[in-house]
Amino acid sequence: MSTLLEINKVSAFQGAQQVFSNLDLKIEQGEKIAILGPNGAGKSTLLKLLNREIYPVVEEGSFVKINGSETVKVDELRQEIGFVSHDLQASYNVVSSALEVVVSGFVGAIGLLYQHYPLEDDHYQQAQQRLESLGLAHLAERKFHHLSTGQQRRVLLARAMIHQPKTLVLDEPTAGLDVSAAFALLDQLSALCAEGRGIVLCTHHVEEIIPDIERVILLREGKILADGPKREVLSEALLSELYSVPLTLSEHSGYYQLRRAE
Ligand SMILES: Nc1ncnc2c1ncn2[C@@H]1O[C@H](COP(=O)(O)OP(=O)(O)OP(=O)(O)O)[C@@H](O)[C@H]1O
Repeated sequence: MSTLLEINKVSAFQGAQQVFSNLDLKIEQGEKIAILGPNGAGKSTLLKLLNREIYPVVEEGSFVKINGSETVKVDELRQEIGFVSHDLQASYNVVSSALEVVVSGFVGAIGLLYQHYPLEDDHYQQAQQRLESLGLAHLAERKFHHLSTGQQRRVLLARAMIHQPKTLVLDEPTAGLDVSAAFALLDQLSALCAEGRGIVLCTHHVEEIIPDIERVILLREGKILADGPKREVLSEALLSELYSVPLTLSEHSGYYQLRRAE
């Protein structure tokens, strides 16, 4: 297995707030990982390091390597990783159709601007196919802005899949979705894992950890509290420590649930 992401001795800030100090993390290609942590733990910041929205502090021996390189080009990054996040969902304007949102994945942009034209005819066909493969063909001409949160999230999944990336990175994929929309999305993620794709799923809900996930990283206050096989890391003791509240953990058919301990 080759290495997808290597973070070495990294310090990183969001505004004036230092989120990471001396952080080390390695993710291999094809791994199926959940990064679990409470609000403010640094999950979104970690994803921003990965998609090059923010850069680490320049220090001796500190680096973020993607596919073994510190200078990966944005085009190559898109081939490797498909991103789905709230920020992306909130960034789309009122005029884009669902199909255009998916097509915009080809140019790695939020929307389609005049400088992106002419697009290849093939791009629209491929985008339509991506929507069809996720059961969303009927939404193609609808304005993205007029879709429900769950429909928007699935259209963004189609956008993330446009380059058939080896890894999908998702930030709280079921946030704001009703129970059936959440299950539908989680089933789709399972299907993508079954195709052999890697997944990095950032969340504060253990319920989002699909059975396909093999490794779990617990993140608290910018530090890794635990990192290892799912069955070892998802323990009541570690999760109670992570969330600073006594918790009871149960598992049913590979899905987990947390409750406050009596
Ligand atoms: N733009 C910003 N300016 C200043 N501080 C920020 C900014 N964005 C995030 N932070 C701070 O950085 C820390 C990590 O935030 P981050 O969003 O990465 O956490 P998170 O684990 O994704 O949280 P959540 O689960 O609530 O989304 C928090 O203390 C947060 O307040």
